Amino acid sequence: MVLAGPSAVGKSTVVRELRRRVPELVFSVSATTRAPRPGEVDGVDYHFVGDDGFQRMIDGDELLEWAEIHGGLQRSGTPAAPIREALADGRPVLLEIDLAGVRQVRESSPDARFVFLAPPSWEDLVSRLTGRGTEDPSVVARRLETARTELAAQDEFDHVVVNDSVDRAVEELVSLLIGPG
Ligand SMILES: Nc1ncnc2c1ncn2[C@@H]1O[C@H](COP(=O)(O)OP(=O)(O)OP(=O)(O)O)[C@@H](O)[C@H]1O
Ligand SMILES: Nc1nc2c(ncn2[C@@H]2O[C@H](COP(=O)(O)O)[C@@H](O)[C@H]2O)c(=O)[nH]1
Repeated sequence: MVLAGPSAVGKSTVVRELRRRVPELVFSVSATTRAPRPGEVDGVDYHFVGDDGFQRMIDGDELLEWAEIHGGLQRSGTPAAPIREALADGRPVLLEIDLAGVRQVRESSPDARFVFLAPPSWEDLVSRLTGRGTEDPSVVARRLETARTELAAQDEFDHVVVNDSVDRAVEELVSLLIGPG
């Protein structure tokens, strides 16, 4: 399953809960050029590989997909090998990626299912992003610009899940992943 949605809608929050609820789930750890936020751990939240490391992964054809995020603020991509291994073992796999990545995976993996995590309202999204306090105002503005494009692309997805409450959204995602309990 592929999960996408605008910055600060709560993707990482619901994914953390999903991983707790579905222990067999293989969550793809992306590679990124951006620096870790406080509390983020290398190899857990991301592989923080820097520009050179990321370029080596592209050159080595190691990524299933990758994209320039938020108008080139950073590059992030999905290492292909762990995904292929998990699918070969028949385990459920979750990617959390941006819209450009979604479009690439749709081409390469037509069987994948795509879920858009939506905010209850634009105002909620802005207050989650500013309330998180991890980006300076210019980066907040870039992320909100991307968010408008992403929100306009919801129709491209198989399912839209509104993150009004983490528990309720996770419940819906679990049922999409493994069926109703
Ligand atoms: N249902 C919810 N209700 C209220 N606040 C929420 C909810 N879900 C997440 N949040 C809060 O919103 C903020 C953004 O969440 P999170 O970092 O998980 O978003 P994200 O989609 O992963 O963002 P990004 O794409 O920028 O990494 C956090 O402060 C989180 O605690
Ligand atoms: N195409 C990809 N997009 C990715 C990947 N990993 C994360 N992302 C997306 O980046 C933005 C910003 O994330 P942040 O952690 O800097 O806030 C968000 O939309 C993610 O979904 C990836 O491997 N490929």
